[in-house]
Amino acid sequence: MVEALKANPAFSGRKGPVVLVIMDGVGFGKYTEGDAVAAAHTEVLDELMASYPMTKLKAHGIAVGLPSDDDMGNSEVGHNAIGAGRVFAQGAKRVNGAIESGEMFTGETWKKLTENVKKSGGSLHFLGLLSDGNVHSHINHLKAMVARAKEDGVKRVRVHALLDGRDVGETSALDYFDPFADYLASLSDGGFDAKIASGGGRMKITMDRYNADWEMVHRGWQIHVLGEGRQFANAHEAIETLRKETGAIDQDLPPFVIAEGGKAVGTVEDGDSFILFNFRGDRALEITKAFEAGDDFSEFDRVRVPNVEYAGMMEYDGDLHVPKQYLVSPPSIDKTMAEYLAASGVKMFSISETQKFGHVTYFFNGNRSGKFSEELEEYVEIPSDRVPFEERPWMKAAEITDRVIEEIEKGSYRFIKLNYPNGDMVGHTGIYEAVLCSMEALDLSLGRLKKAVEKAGGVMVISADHGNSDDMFEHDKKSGAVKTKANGKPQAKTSHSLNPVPCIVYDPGYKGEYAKELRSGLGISSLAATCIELLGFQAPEDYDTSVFTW
Ligand SMILES: O=C(O)[C@@H](CO)OP(=O)(O)O
Ligand SMILES: [Mn+2]
Ligand SMILES: [Mn+2]
Repeated sequence: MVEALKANPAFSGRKGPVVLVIMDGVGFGKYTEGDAVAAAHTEVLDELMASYPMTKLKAHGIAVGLPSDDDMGNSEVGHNAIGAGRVFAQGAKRVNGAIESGEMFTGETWKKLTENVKKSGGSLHFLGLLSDGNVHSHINHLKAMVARAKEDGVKRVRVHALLDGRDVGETSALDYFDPFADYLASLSDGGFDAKIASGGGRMKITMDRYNADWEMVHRGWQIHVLGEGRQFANAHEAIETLRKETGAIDQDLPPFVIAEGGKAVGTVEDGDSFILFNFRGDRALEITKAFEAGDDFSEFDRVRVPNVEYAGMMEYDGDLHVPKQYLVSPPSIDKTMAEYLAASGVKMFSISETQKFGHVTYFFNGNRSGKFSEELEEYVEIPSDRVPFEERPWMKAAEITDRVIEEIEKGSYRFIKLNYPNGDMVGHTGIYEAVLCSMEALDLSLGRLKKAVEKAGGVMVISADHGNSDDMFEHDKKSGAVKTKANGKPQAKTSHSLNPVPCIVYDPGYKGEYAKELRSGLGISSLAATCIELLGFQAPEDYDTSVFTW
């Protein structure tokens, strides 16, 4: 347990609450064309930026603990950094290290899983996102593991591969699947047999999060485990056929099973070993539960539960210790700001809708699902619509705002944090008009919050975890020109951006306590100290500096 925070002698905070607004996926665009944040009609945000202290914060690459500055930010590393006030080497980096040093393969879990199939004669399965997006997974990790499995004497490998199109180009799947199939073929010989066994779009199967739609996991189970689904001779044929039939972009492609002679090549059987090679937890927890839960599992009918040695790439939940076995230890994110505030007796309120609920709770608290204090903390989840978000780009911004305003008026909480998913969830659809609408819905909510904060004598810090809506078109890396499709329209970009995000301090009670000019050159990890100082405390010494000069 951490110690209580020390009071700040220079500033004891304002009368009302400190409200931290995380506009998920809203940054400052590098290009005018495709910057839907700039293009949308957002009077409130524009006025806040023009009239109140503001700075830009880094939200990608090294500033959030990723391997390099070529890595875009994401919600996990973003909320981890905001909540912990410091930057930790993140999953992507830790897995790289464990593979390079060989530590992964000398660890207990790897040995246990490989020995298991050598003894049983079963298959070693890998499941995960097949791309180099580096948000949930990296294809190079998978390749290294398959090669090592062969070296270690495993005879049969089956890969259940999810199409990405959300962290990489929206129809780039064959750029990964084709060379990967060749790679497996090149490793296969008389004594080693490696094949792709099943697949489908990441937003259609398997990778649901926060219990938003268990049917996704059910569909995944049917094809990966039971081998039941539409059959194809290989992944290339499946992807081409399903694209032609449905017009779906990669993340939404229907599931498929690879079969030979009418029989699925990679069902999961007793005695097999199974590795979920995604390192990020939010979308890994449900499928893991389907494998690990006993008879009390009620989310869907699993039909049969194979007796396998199951491991995740990482420990996905540090509170509940899920999964039971994992290959690489996660970063030990400790002493988060919520823990300090709980130790200091500060009442806290956290809210988002389902799609981002775990972001402001689980990710914010360093990938722990529990509370630090039942008494001091309240978590509220507004159920998300189960629709493609381009059909409802306003999402639940209004409902989240209703509840936050209610709490501001009641005055029970000193620290309120909320996440508006619009910029990110709609940004991922790649549909520009919908993103404009999502930004305008968000802006209406900001306007309502602003009034409530002013009336209560509080402070609002408006920021984001990474960019997305600010970069909706693919650009040529060298010339910066917008890439176009055959019909001359801009090629949509569905992934996050590498852009910085705003940090606006809306403090209507400001009396010159800190310099109006906020510090520059900081990352989003500075938001923790920023909020702690606004609450009237001194930030812990090892926290990254706040945006203030007092
Ligand atoms: O949808 C997700 O899983 C990721 C993108 O892979 O987005 P975010 O980091 O914003 O949650
Ligand atoms: Mn996000
Ligand atoms: Mn996202």
